[in-house]
Amino acid sequence: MSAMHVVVMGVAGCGKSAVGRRMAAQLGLPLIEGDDFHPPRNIHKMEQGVPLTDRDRAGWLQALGAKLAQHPAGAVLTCSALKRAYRDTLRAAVPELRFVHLAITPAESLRRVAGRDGHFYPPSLVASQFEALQDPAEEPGVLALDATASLEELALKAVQWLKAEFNNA
Ligand SMILES: Nc1ncnc2c1ncn2[C@@H]1O[C@H](COP(=O)(O)OP(=O)(O)OP(=O)(O)O)[C@@H](O)[C@H]1O
Ligand SMILES: O=C(O)[C@H](O)[C@@H](O)[C@H](O)[C@H](O)CO
Repeated sequence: MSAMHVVVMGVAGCGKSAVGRRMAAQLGLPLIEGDDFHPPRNIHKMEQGVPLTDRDRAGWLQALGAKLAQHPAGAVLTCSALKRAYRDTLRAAVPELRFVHLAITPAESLRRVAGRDGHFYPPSLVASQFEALQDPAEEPGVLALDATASLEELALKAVQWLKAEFNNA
């Protein structure tokens, strides 16, 4: 099987972790949880209800690119990757990088984030995620899915698409 690197992206609450976990299991690839690599400063900012800036995210994105490159056989990365420049930073780290965008409305994102217990991310920051989001639809190597489908369906569609993209169907 050829190397398969994929980022599961989107705003807070879109299901990156839940879908990414299923995809990694089905593909037999390691899962890299992007949120685990935010420096403590970034987590503290978000907990305080302050949106991250490009500068806050720059080192984190570099670290995530390096993490992807540490898995030459492939990996699934969960990362918000909200802006084109952020995605390009990740693309520069590994060739043939694909993105699965879990697209969601602000209302549904807010509902999910508000209903999530024990997570550092506050509902007050959801609006800022949509302000930052640059839709990746026109970029190459991107699959957009309606994030309100079932987790099983989302993972299945993403895995089928990736296998076709990498000629492993
Ligand atoms: N397709 C879905 N159908 C129903 N519930 C979902 C779906 N996707 C995610 N959820 C639920 O919504 C909440 C947010 O999901 P999750 O934490 O995976 O999103 P995320 O914010 O993108 O990930 P993370 O913040 O951990 O990077 C969780 O409670 C999850 O179980
Ligand atoms: O770039 C960002 O603003 C962050 O990565 C957020 O998207 C959150 O960490 C995540 O989604 C938590 O739910």
